[in-house]
Amino acid sequence: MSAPILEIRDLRVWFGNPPDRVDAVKGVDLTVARGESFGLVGESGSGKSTILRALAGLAPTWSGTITVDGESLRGTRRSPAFHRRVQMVFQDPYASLHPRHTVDRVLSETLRLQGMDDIDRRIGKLLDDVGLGRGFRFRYPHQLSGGQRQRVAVARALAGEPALLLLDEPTSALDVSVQAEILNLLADLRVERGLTYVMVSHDLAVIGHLCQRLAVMQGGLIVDQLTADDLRAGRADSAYTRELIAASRSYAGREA
Ligand SMILES: Nc1ncnc2c1ncn2[C@@H]1O[C@H](COP(=O)(O)OP(=O)(O)OP(=O)(O)O)[C@@H](O)[C@H]1O
Repeated sequence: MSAPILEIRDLRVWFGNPPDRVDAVKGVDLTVARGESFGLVGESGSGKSTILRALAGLAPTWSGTITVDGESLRGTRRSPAFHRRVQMVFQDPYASLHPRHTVDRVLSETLRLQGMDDIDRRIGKLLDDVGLGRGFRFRYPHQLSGGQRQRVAVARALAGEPALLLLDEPTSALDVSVQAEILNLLADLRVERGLTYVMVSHDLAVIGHLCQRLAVMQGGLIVDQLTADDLRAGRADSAYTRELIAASRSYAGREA
């Protein structure tokens, strides 16, 4: 494995105070190599999105260490450099774009915030890179399809030239055919831009499509780590992972 870009040690995330405290992540260790695409799967409520939010500096209370590119995240404060290096793409492109902001405004404001110059040229390039083209530049979100909105959300995440993209169920709000388009776009962008991904999905097929390695979560803990080859072959240490794989295959069988 090449040098790690992300190292997580004994991450614990909780919400609220006793007696109502919820321990969402209960001691997670994870290492992701530069350029790798890493997936987090597991049952609903197992802590997947909470890990992503902690990595993005959005978890209110946590302990342990999170290091990206050698820089340690402290509390919920992110340095401007950390902010540029780590960007997030959310599940729902309908909710994550302001209804009264054009694509141009979304991208130009983000580029300025990230301290970029040459805004015009960069907007055109970002729109080309995400397969939208420049004709979409002055459209509002309601003038875009779900897949096109998610492409804008990806362009916004790429604006500051991050090293690490956090993808929280980036295709689950989309039709199946559009899901595949966005997954292929993400796969191409990773190679072209040398990006690293950490992606959360409840769908093993989606993870298998995009990720080289994955961790399986249950009850706030990682219970298994495997490669995409292991996943395809159905090789897993934990019985829970084998159950997930079997369930995903029987579902795929019903879909076919
Ligand atoms: N803001 C919050 N306040 C209190 N509890 C929360 C909060 N956010 C998440 N939780 C709890 O933390 C646990 C983990 O939630 P999380 O969203 O990380 O799960 P998940 O694995 O991503 O689930 P899903 O696949 O359903 O999105 C759950 O029990 C959830 O109810």
